[in-house]
Amino acid sequence: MTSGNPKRASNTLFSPFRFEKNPRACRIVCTIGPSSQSSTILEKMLLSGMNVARLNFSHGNQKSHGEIAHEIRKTAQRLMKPIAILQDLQGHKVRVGNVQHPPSICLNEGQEILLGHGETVSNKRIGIDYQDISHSVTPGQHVFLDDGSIELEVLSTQGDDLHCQVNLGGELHSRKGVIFPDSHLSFPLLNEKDEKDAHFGVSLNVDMVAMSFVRSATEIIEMRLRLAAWGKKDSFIVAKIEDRKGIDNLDEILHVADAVLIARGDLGVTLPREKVPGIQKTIIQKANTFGVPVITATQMLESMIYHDKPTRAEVNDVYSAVIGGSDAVMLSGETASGRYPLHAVREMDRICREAEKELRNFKGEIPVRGRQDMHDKMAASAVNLARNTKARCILAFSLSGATLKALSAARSNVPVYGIVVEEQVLRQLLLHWGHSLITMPHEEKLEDLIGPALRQLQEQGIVRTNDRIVVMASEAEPGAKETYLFKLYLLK
Ligand SMILES: Nc1ncnc2c1ncn2[C@@H]1O[C@H](COP(=O)(O)OP(=O)(O)O)[C@@H](O)[C@H]1O
Ligand SMILES: C=C(OP(=O)(O)O)C(=O)O
Repeated sequence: MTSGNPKRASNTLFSPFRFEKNPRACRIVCTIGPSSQSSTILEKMLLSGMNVARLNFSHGNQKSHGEIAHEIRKTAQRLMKPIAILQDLQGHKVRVGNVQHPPSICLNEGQEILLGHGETVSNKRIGIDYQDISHSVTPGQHVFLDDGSIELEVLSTQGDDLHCQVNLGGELHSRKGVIFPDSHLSFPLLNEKDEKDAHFGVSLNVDMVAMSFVRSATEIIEMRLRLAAWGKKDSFIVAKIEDRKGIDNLDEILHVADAVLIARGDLGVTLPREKVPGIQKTIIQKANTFGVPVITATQMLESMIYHDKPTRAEVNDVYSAVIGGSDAVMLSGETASGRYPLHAVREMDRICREAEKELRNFKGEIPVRGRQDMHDKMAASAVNLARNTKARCILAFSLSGATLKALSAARSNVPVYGIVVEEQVLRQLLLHWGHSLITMPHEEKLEDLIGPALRQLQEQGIVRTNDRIVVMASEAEPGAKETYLFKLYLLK
């Protein structure tokens, strides 16, 4: 998306974007796949509230993802709506190959089958993308396929293959995940597929990269270095927390990641399912404390893969995830391969908005959150000032995005309208709770931007005569390392 070199007319704001009149604070991430990759559906999903499009590189190939990314950018540009592209790398996750006769094979309870390195899945042998599996797994151990919906038991090893029996049957589709909960598999720091895909992602100029099964901060640092070497200096890395190692090292991961994703699908297989809600709560609380955006993911509206309405339990799950502190909620199969991708986005949007009403009722003082640095202190003060003066909204200017990130961590319950210069900065804020964002060209003096921004808020009917507005920014002033600025406007 580009601003198309807009002409500057006096008193007008030259931005390719418009503020949202009734912005939703919680972000919606949608996985794009066969059900949603056409420009018609993408357009409707964007208009229905999708903020981030997730391309899962465990499926499809570089060519197909490149085409989808292009279609997303084209659609966003046509609609003048910002959208971020999140590239999800396969990471340290074993996957089955492609089903020989699509769409799936049926595995029946009691059936015996071989499992070993290979690219094809048939009724006799399941190929997986891990070599030497027979050295890591012993008879009696279990194998879970497709987030645990299918369970195998290892009977013996046969050469390099495992001879298994199906304990829990089901339909197995191409590229589904494989978990060996009792075994220690070895993986390099970054695998070859991830490196190739991430390099390709740089050429697509994706906005964010998600790393699967993150175990340590080192992996993230290493990936950031590679991305920088390939030309992506301002990378945004999402750490997917999927197993015990990710949970144990959460603090160090939160120090270096730009966001975390609670991968409940794999968490519920690598650990007992009943522990997932408690783990979700802990990850959200920690991420909120660090001021790092957190995405709650997987099976949120799962039944909508086949139905046009969710179950009451699913509605409750999304609502609770928002109330609990998620910055974003994610749709997976619902939008990638389900029958009702649009219904799912609209449903998600409605539930988030309803939950936010409850959050807006919070009457207490907003505490300083996040890393508690100067930006966080100023953000909490701005929200409290806006609350105490009954301001209609906060208008925040940010070059690097830091002011807006802090306002997001503060969980402002006064609407925040944000102005940044770079579109990339804007798109990378689309996983952060809470703002409606537009870009404006850089001006030497902030004063030159405030007037047009206020006018746009007025023209769009977001603010009216006699409304109070808190303006917030940080700037460099002569003689001061950093100056933080608050202004309270009473509109004429
Ligand atoms: N690019 C794609 N091409 C084909 N199918 C896809 C694609 N992306 C996602 N899907 C389908 O949507 C399902 C749900 O998406 P996701 O949660 O990302 O995958 P998974 O559960 O396999 O990790 C996938 O299992 C797959 O069947
Ligand atoms: C989001 C998840 O990861 P993926 O879709 O890559 O398997 C998950 O396991 O919940």
